[in-house]
Amino acid sequence: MTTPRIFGTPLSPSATRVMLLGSGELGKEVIISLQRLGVEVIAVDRYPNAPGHQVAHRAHVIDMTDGAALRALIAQEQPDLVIPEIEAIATDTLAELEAAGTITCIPTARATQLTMNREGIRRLAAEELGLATSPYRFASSLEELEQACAFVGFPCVVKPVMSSSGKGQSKLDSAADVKAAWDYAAAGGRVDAGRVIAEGFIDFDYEITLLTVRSRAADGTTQTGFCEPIGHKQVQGDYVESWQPHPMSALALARSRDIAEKVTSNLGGLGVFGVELFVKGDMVWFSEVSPRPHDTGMVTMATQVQSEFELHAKAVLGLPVNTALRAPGASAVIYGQLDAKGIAFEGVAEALTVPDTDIRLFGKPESFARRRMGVALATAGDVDTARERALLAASKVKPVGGA
Ligand SMILES: Nc1ncnc2c1ncn2[C@@H]1O[C@H](COP(=O)(O)OP(=O)(O)OP(=O)(O)O)[C@@H](O)[C@H]1O
Ligand SMILES: NCC(=O)N[C@@H]1O[C@H](COP(=O)([O-])[O-])[C@@H](O)[C@H]1O
Ligand SMILES: [Mg+2]
Repeated sequence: MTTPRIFGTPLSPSATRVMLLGSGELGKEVIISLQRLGVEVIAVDRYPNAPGHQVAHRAHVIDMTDGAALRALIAQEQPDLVIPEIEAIATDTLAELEAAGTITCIPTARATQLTMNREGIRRLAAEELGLATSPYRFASSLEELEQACAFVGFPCVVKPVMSSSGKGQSKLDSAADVKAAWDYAAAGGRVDAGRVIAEGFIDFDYEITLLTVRSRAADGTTQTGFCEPIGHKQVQGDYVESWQPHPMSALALARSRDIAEKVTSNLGGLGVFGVELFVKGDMVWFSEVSPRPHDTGMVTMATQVQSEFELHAKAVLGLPVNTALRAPGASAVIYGQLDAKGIAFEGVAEALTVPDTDIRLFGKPESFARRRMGVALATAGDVDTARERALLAASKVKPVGGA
């Protein structure tokens, strides 16, 4: 991998140019971190005025699943680095461009190919790396799904192979639920691949995201660093609260790090990975991994010396990173709660009267009832107090109709 010349001047021939593919709330923060290092940033998304578009040097709207459109835009902008921020991208095109030496893809084009599709990452983790996962089967028809669910047993979870943030995901208690799960998955995936995974339900004590950073060491080799574990609560497959650090037994933590090391070193490249794990006692199951900052990791904007976004920006540029915790803290999601464009928010001042809190409003141009529009952040001497503060602050922010 080539290291870009950094600390050039943006918008001049010396600039280091980085292209974000996906410019939602996570990309927006990565862009801000890159801007602070004098990087020229090109933000791309599927709709105009995405959060990251609003803070980048240039913004483009394309169908990122269209390989020809992606190829043309990369040829036009000639970025030093391409940073995929969402799953739904023409990753095969990224792989072709990377193989031809045209782009450096973060962390690697293969990592984005494998994680775009649950089948790729699940087969790698369970069948190649031998990691513990839930039992699983894939299905491409209702009949196959009936057989898959019977194999993994009930309760089970059905998800489109291409989806995120819980879209198209359902929990099934019996065979009577299979048809509804198949229909829901077809409607909810980001890309309707006509294929789903059925996973046996893991009755975990808690689940964590282990943010894992691959960065360049002083001697030029790649080193792996870990952030403190992030605990989180999910509703309908989407994160609503996260906190850091989540207490773990020494053995469960060691096993979690071992799994994260195995997965991320196989995927390779530089940058932050969000390794999702289920834990029961000292037993740890691998669930999935984001080859990029993770939504539950937004808590690190309050808790860490360097947020996951800053870590990603620094790591991909080949700079040293610091994964240290600053203070225990929590995050709580602010949903749109209504379907409307150009909404407004009341109660931000009241929210900020809660001690040691902060608010991020992402600036998404259109709200949906269950679209994540912002997040409340809090720190405290302990995680329980931080969770109370973040929830209280989030509850005070009220989306209202726009002007
Ligand atoms: N096999 C399972 N057993 C128990 N719970 C599960 C299982 N699979 C998923 N879940 C629950 O659903 C949540 C979302 O699942 P998953 O991470 O696979 O979906 P996702 O759409 O990729 O979400 P995101 O993109 O936000 O990570 C998990 O964090 C967990 O709480
Ligand atoms: N779990 C993945 C995740 O949180 N991704 C984040 O959500 C955005 C899409 O939001 P939208 O669906 O509201 O446009 C993505 O761009 C990314 O920032
Ligand atoms: Mg997940």
